[in-house]
Amino acid sequence: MCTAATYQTSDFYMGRTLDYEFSYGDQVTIMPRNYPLPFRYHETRYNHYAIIGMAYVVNDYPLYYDAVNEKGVGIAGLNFVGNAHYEEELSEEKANVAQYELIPWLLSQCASVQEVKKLLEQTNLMNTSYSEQLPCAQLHYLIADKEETITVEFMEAGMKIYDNPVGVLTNNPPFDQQMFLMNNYMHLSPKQPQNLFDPSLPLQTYSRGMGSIGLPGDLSSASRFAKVAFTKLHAISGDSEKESISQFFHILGSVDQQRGCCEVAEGKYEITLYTSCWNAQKGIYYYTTYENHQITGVDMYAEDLKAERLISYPLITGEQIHWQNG
Ligand SMILES: C[C@H](CCC(=O)NCCS(=O)(=O)O)[C@H]1CC[C@H]2[C@@H]3[C@H](O)C[C@@H]4C[C@H](O)CC[C@]4(C)[C@H]3C[C@H](O)[C@]12C
Repeated sequence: MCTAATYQTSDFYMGRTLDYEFSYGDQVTIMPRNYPLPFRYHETRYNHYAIIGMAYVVNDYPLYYDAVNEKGVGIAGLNFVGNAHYEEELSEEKANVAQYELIPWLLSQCASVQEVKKLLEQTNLMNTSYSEQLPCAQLHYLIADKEETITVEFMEAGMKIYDNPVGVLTNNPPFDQQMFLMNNYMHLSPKQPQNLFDPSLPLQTYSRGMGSIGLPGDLSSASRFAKVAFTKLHAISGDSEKESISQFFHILGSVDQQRGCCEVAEGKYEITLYTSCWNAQKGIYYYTTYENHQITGVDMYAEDLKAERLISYPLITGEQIHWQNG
């Protein structure tokens, strides 16, 4: 399972948890503006927006899971198994794009979500895998800039672009159903409840936090959607960079997956491999990993963005313990 979210303070932030049972070898990867970006059905693009995100790099090509460009447009791809559908036939009217190219296709040339929406209408997403060993991932997407957030789903019935007023996404079911299920939680509140049950009964608020009784805490995708939506929509923090990212990691921490709680095969468990948070305006990508709770940051602007080669940072794993004595 995975969860993605947006967060606004004085800057705009976005990020995700990547929950899975194994890692492909994730690296924070910067694609500078002059990296020759190849496309399966188009000419290589030699000049484009710079991008930073998490990727599996194969043959010097970044297979991005989530990323943000220098214009502040961010995308996170999340599993959408059984519902994602990509085209088998090449289109003559639209631009054909291989499924694994979608993130670089959009982020290399769109300066806003408005532009993403226009380009998507002209895009035919092909069921073309990177290689035989790496079949197409079945994904849906949270796409956002500081102005707006959308969910994009490629389904058998066609491409769906939804305005996403909550700014969160998990996995199945499709986004419209996730939003419908939110109706079940409209009574929840960070405030203590009133006794609407029956005023003649001596009901008491015997604990703090009783306004959110009924908020699910299990690891299913629909439950994580409600949990993270409640947490995000009520989250309050200061505006500074440190307060903002600290709060963002707390928001996604509400749906963290601990090893042992979600068995996907005999003896195999899904865990939160990494949690990311990017400052969309400043081009900084922060992350923690399952075994490294210290926040690590990679600043796109600390690199030569006119370069022609990818710049990749393998994740720092293993707890970084700051000893206070001894
Ligand atoms: C497994 C990841 C999604 C995690 C997730 O949503 N888990 C939820 C599980 S469940 O639904 O609840 O069962 C996805 C997100 C991005 C994916 C990767 C990216 O799409 C980039 C390439 C694309 C290639 O086609 C396949 C390898 C790959 C490197 C993908 C591997 C894998 O499918 C990733 C890493």
